[in-house]
Amino acid sequence: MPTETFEFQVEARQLLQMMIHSIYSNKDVFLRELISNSSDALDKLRLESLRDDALGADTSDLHIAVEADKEARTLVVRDNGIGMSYDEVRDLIGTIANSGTAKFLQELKEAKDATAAEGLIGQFGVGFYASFMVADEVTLLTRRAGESQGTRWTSDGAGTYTIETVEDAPQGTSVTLRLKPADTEDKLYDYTSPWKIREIVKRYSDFITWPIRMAVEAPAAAENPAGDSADGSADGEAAAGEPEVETLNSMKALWARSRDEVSDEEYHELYKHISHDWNDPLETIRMQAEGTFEYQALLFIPSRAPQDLFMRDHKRGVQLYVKRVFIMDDCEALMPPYLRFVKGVVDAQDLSLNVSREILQQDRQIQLMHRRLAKKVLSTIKDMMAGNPERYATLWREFGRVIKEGLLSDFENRDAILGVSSFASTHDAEAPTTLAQYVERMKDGQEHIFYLTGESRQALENSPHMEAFRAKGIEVLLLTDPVDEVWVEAVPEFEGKQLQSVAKGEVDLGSEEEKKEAETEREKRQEEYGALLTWMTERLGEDVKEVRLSSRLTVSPACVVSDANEATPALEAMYRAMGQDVPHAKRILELNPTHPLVSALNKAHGERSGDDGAALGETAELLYGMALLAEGGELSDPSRFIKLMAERVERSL
Ligand SMILES: Nc1ncnc2c1ncn2[C@@H]1O[C@H](COP(=O)(O)OP(=O)(O)OP(=O)(O)O)[C@@H](O)[C@H]1O
Repeated sequence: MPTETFEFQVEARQLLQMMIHSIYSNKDVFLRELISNSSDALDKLRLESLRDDALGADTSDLHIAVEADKEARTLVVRDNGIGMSYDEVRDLIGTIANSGTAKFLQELKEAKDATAAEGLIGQFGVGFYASFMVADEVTLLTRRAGESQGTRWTSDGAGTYTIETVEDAPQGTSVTLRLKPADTEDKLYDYTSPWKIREIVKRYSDFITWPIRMAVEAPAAAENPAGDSADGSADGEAAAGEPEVETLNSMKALWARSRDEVSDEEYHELYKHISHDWNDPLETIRMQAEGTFEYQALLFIPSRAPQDLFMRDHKRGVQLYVKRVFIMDDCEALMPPYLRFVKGVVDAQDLSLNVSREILQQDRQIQLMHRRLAKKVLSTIKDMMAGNPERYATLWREFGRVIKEGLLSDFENRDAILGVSSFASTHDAEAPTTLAQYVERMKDGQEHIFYLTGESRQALENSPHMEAFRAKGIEVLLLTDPVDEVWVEAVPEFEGKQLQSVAKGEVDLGSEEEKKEAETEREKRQEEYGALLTWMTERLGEDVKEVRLSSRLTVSPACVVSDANEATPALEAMYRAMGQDVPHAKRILELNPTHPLVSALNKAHGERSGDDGAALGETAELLYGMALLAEGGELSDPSRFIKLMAERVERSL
């Protein structure tokens, strides 16, 4: 096949331009990214050859080699891992499959300063492209295990890249960087220097489970005054000036080492390798289980939610190892879906290396481990809440929406999840509240935890349902995440206090005495308004099941409420969007008898004669339409509503 030239996908080109123009100041990380990719490729080869005898790949000396040439100013990172086929090179390198790329690039453009831009690019991770921070030409030569032909990919990162097939490529992948001239002021170091390479590998890739080797001249006294070989171990004896192969990383599994042997930085680098995130994690969680089923876990909570957290194909981030050997990525059997943002490593001692996903799902020990990991993550969040409220606030902002899904799926941990949840509330315009704090502030005689669900804080605050609560100074939780519509239906109470929507059922607020007074008042009004209510119930019968007087309105003329045990329109819409056929529940129209519009309507109804019924009926319709709009709802026939409204306005001019 001849050499083919391709253009970078638009997003890839934009991203490359940003890399080339140095928006990320720490350029050293390019090597971490290449080593990370090589390490993954070695993991894949080892697994594939275990499963497929016919693969015929040599797995006797799997390793990564770093080769620097000072004169030619090149740096090569080579692995004898799985390699890539021609199609894989075409699809994976030169295009960006990440679904959030366009949004990410937009945010990046809008980033106010360099630190904000770094935070963003760090969260996204750019993998292989990071090479263009330090190189003006990158060549990737690769051959997939089991295939005879190799593929060469070359680009200067400007706009195009070339791909060609190669007859005699070794199995695995090598990436050759033609390095830009060093410019220490711009943090672009001399990446052909063995010292720099050792330092970077030590800092970012020490835990990589495959040997990372470098051939160097045997240390001469002048070049290495300390007389040692950095932290690397020399694999061969050589006289000064002779090449010597050095292993740069210790390969120690961090999760198997005791806490005081490992620095926070080392944990963070492992996190970055696993997650492809360039930022530090928010929290590191260590777990060791001894006894019949022995395992170690090192879990991380990221500091930002990834773009695809709510996409169907989002991968969970916990890797499974068996006795230090990588077995699989995103092992869903280890972490419940509502903790899918947790990244990390679980190393189990007593599993077979051949274990499959299906077996894991059914394994009793794995189920036990799953439960313990979930409990540990929740207890860590609880501790964070008490010990580091700021960090907890970040966690909740980023992942609260996902964690709340657990209220629906993890019955066993429901109380623990409620305990670590917080919600926007009318108590404070900024800071969210926990349920425990809400209960502490409850007024004398208040029996319920009140909430309202909807699209936005502003819409909820302006909803007519809130009026009596605002007037009486009763706190209401303002729930605006889609998942809130669902979990409030499933969670009956917190600490013996029932959750109650302010848009559902009847409300009776205040002390016993106030309630009695309100009841007497209502009975009186009921007599006064009885005929209107009966007539309106019949007139609007297609839309509502009842028209009644309200005790929750103080300002608005009317509002629509749902029966206590019926789904809200938003929940109905959600079920329908999921393809479930739910019957439409008619709601209740409540009127505010103290509002002039309502009292005038009552009067007109009392005095009506002959044909007046038609005009009154339209007024009733308008009132119902207004009540729907006031809660942010949708009219079933907006054009009719507008026509009626226009006629009324016209008449009043
Ligand atoms: N050394 C390698 N051996 C085999 N495949 C590789 C190698 N390097 C990269 N790849 C393939 O190319 C893909 C793209 O790599 P790249 O580094 O751009 O992104 P990534 O590692 O998948 O993710 P991220 O962009 O989040 O770092 C990898 O997922 C992998 O399939």
